[in-house]
Amino acid sequence: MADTSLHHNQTSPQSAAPVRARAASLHHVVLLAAMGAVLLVAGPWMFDTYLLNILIKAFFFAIAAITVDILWGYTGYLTFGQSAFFGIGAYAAGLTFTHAGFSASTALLAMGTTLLGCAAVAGLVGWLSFYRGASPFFATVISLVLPIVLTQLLLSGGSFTGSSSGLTGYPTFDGSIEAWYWAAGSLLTVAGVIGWVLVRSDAGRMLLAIRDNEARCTYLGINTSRVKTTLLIAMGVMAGIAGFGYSSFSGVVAPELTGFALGTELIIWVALGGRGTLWGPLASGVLVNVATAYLSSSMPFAWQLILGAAFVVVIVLFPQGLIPLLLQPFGLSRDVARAPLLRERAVTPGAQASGTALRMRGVTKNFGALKVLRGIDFEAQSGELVGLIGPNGAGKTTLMRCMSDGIERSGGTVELCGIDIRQLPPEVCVHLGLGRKFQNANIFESLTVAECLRIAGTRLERPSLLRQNPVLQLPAYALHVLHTTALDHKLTTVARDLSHGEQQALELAMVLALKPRVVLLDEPTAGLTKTERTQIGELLSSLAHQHGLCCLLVEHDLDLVAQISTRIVVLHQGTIVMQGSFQEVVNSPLVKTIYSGDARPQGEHA
Ligand SMILES: Nc1ncnc2c1ncn2[C@@H]1O[C@H](COP(=O)(O)OP(=O)(O)OP(=O)(O)O)[C@@H](O)[C@H]1O
Repeated sequence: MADTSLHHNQTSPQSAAPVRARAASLHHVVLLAAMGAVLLVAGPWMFDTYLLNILIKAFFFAIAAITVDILWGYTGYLTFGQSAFFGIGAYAAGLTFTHAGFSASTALLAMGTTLLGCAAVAGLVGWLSFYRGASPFFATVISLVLPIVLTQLLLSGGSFTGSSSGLTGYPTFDGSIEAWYWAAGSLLTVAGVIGWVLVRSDAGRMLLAIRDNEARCTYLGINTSRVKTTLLIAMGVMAGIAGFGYSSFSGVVAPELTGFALGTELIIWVALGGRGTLWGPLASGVLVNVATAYLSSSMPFAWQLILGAAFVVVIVLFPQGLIPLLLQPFGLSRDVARAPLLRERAVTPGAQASGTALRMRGVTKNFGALKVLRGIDFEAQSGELVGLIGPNGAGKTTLMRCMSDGIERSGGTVELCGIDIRQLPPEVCVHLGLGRKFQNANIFESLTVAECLRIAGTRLERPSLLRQNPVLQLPAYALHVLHTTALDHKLTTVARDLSHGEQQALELAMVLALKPRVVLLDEPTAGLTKTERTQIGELLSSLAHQHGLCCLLVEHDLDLVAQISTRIVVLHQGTIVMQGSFQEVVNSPLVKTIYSGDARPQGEHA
């Protein structure tokens, strides 16, 4: 189908305010960047040598704070381990220059060791932390263990690592304090710009999606473990380069640079500055380090106490951080979204295949001694809309889980579009043609409608690391959902601000953006008004009958099921007790008995 422009709401009168806000926000960003550039260029003439010395070190620490913000603030991975990567970079320089002397080749060797060492350790930590089923808590514990282990290794390194005293006085780059200031400031600027471009890009929005709702990401076909591991490697390398710079400048390395105390301080700076803002942690990293340098000698214990108390106060009272709070009046704390141009995504020939879309043979599911599914045999064809009904606790949701995640079932086989899903995870099942809509609206609350839909299209279009695509392509039926529910006029609305019905419609559009062949819908009309239920019913009907999708609908609204289903399947106590047309099912004495609560599954009758 041709790419037809269907809608462009940037020209509508309602879009004038966001355009003005965007212009004002851009104006303030340019002003702030100009001030930063002046400080960076003119710093050596404005500050004395002591302050320059402190600022150079603070710039390197601020780079590490940026990496923590991208991992924690944007992706939701609370890590105490970024100090370890900072330390690897610092010790790569310190050890190489101490034992091999300083030259262009040893500097290259030290930098190569930093890059490879950080990438390898981050890859290992990612593999350990983000395997399938690992909890966020487990990942945080691993991040805590990493700096502890690394510090112990350094302490047991004897004269090679300098043990608890570290290494001092090694030869290093011969630069003036001004040159170091500009070099460190430029590195911080580069790190900030890379981070800024990344988090504003379409790929950066995926990090927020993982933070908001990782389960939904996997059901959109996104391998979140791979994304997080790749990100950890990139951020580990960035922190390592900062550590390399720090030890090359200071001529000192000590185990404290790898320790979890520094890892915790990085978290404090990010929280104080405003996590998920990038420039907040950057500014906080610099300011806290400067303040520490001046105040820690006059009040060594009180200063740490003040920092700790400030952290607690900010977490409790101002979770968005102090710097966004200070800059709120200038409109710098919010990112004004731009509405993309909606286009229809062409359907590739053969995508609407016919035949058996879903096949289950002898599927069982046990929770300990509880047998929830007892040998389910079931088939559904493309173009069919099957209503799955049964009393509460019959096993309907469990059956859907077994269809969409290979490790859910206890026995039997499931085939999606002719392919056995074996033990495959949901993100791979999605690539086989599965789309699943959950009972409660399962969306990304902090993203806009357009961003949610963009993330949903990741399977078909790799998101850019550099920019926001001004065009959003969706299959015709997903666009139909947006038009019918008027969500196409709310593309820049944040998902959490939508009504319950709009959130349900958004999730349906996200599932359809995958171009699925089998759509599982768990009570899609729960909590909707009569009009919304009718709208969704018509949409589902057209999905199956016009677009040839295989839809399996779990629904308690029997009127709706009667109107749109081509076949009804009745599940009771984990067994399919009947299937047929709606009339056959409602007239069945067995079904009447089941719904009156007086039936036992087949095989249990005397
Ligand atoms: N994780 C679990 N651990 C133990 N038992 C479970 C678990 N999940 C579901 N069950 C049990 O499995 C049975 C079937 O649950 P399921 O949610 O699949 O039923 P359902 O037909 O979807 O019910 P409803 O219509 O109320 O949503 C119930 O008895 C439930 O208590």
